[in-house]
Amino acid sequence: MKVTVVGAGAVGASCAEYIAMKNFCSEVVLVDIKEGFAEGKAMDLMQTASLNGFDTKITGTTGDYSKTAGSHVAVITSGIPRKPGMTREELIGINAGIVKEVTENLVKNSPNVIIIVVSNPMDTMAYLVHKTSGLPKNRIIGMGGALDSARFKYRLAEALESPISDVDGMVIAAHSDTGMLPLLSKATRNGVPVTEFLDEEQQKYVIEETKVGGATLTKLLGTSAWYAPGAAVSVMVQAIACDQKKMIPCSLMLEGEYGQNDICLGVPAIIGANGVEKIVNITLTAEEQLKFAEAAQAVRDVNGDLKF
Ligand SMILES: NC(=O)c1ccc[n+]([C@@H]2O[C@H](COP(=O)([O-])OP(=O)(O)OC[C@H]3O[C@@H](n4cnc5c(N)ncnc54)[C@H](O)[C@@H]3O)[C@@H](O)[C@H]2O)c1
Ligand SMILES: O=C(O)C[C@H](O)C(=O)O
Repeated sequence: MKVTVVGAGAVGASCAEYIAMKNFCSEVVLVDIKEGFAEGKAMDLMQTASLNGFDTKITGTTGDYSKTAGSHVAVITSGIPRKPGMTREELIGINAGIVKEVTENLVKNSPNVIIIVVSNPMDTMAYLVHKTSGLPKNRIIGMGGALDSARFKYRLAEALESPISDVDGMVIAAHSDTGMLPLLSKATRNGVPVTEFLDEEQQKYVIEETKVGGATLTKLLGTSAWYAPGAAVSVMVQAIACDQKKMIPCSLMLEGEYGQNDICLGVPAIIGANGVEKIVNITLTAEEQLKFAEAAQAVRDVNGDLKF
């Protein structure tokens, strides 16, 4: 299994590191436009191989896409991250051009690739990849829900004063500060609904802190997060590489599912060797349905700023 990661910055390098450390891929190719940067990150990571016990070969290239030929999976992390006080949506002006160009180069060299889109605003960038790549829809997957769900579980465990392994939960809809939909109604501690343990104030705290999870970290770090994003991508790549058929919330092109059309939005899906094996339809409460529709409208408005 050959995986390309475009963008060797904070998130790209973290993706490569987690993928390599889990030891399920033969090769990871890092690509960046900054001269020597991807090569340097690849060399540094390879020098952890004997220490961390992995055999994955990591190489780097400054924009030579011939080195990415025959990739099974490609992860797009190239583009600028937000600074404190910014929204993800403000990145569209710079990142749309980068994502479009990178997609063209990837598909030219790996026509059967499965693309995982990370660059922000992610739901709109995933939509852009659908509109410009010519790839079938099962081979374009936006990463947001896997990360947001991990942050949801972190906040649930904090409020429950429980180990994280006790809790389960999922976040769907948009990967944005206002459009995220943490499904509190379905979250559990060892199979028991968390609503049995948390009062209304605690429930509100968990939901609000989950939604602004990325903004909170951006304020603390001065740039956006990378460890959990890299780990979330590695879980998705492993689900594809090992045909795990895991249910992961991902930003996918909807054609009628959840009452939406011609939009990429976070929904639960089975992820396996073919990329998206199936979108899973779950029952939402009336309030959740309304919030999902509102998130869709906001993403649709941002998509309207794209020029193909
Ligand atoms: N979807 C998510 O959950 C999620 C999570 C974290 C970050 N992000 C997004 O991921 C992106 C990257 O974040 P980061 O912290 O790694 O930023 P970063 O600045 O550390 O790295 C980005 C890298 O992209 C490279 N790059 C720019 N244009 C390129 C091109 N045309 N070809 C190849 N490489 C190019 C840059 O040289 C840089 O090294 C941002 O848009 C950020 O908002 C998304
Ligand atoms: O918050 C950001 O801008 C980066 C990313 O989308 C995240 O959620 O960490």
